[in-house]
Amino acid sequence: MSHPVVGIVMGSDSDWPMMQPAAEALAEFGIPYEAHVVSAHRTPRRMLDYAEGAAGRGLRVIVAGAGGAAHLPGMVAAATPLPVIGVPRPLDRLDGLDSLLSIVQMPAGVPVATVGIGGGRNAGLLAVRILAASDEELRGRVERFQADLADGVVARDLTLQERLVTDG
Ligand SMILES: Nc1c(C(=O)O)ncn1[C@@H]1O[C@H](COP(=O)(O)O)[C@@H](O)[C@H]1O
Repeated sequence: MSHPVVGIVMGSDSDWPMMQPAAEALAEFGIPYEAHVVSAHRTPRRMLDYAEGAAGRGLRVIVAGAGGAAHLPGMVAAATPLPVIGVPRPLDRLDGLDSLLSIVQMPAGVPVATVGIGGGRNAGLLAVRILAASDEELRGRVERFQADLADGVVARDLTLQERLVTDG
């Protein structure tokens, strides 16, 4: 695999099922990525080392997912100049509202682009769009992806119309 340009980090390996769709979205667009467990709470020095070294290692976007007291995305954003996308994980208690609020309401000056609760796939797609802003070829592929999405909606509408006729 060529040099990773997106860093996926998560507070625990138990977050991987939520973050895997981000990795899959990146893979769909052929974007090289890396994925690591890095916790602000459990491994604060490792988290700082990762965030401080990320840009120098060639990463251009970081996707950070965590649950509960989800301080990882904000702390990573505090220690890197790279754009950080936060993914709130729904845990059994509070359904992810705690994760969302821990990530989304950052103090001015330290932005985290927060996707919806459990929104790993959208986080990956947003990372693709950030890279595509300065890459015309990739932007073309994002446009084709959007056109395919739209075609899918039209096809589903056709199916619905046929069912309505059949069901009378
Ligand atoms: N929110 C954080 C941070 C952090 O923000 O630094 N580190 C771990 N965690 C979260 O704890 C949850 C439970 O973790 P375990 O499954 O390991 O007990 C995970 O969702 C993780 O992201």
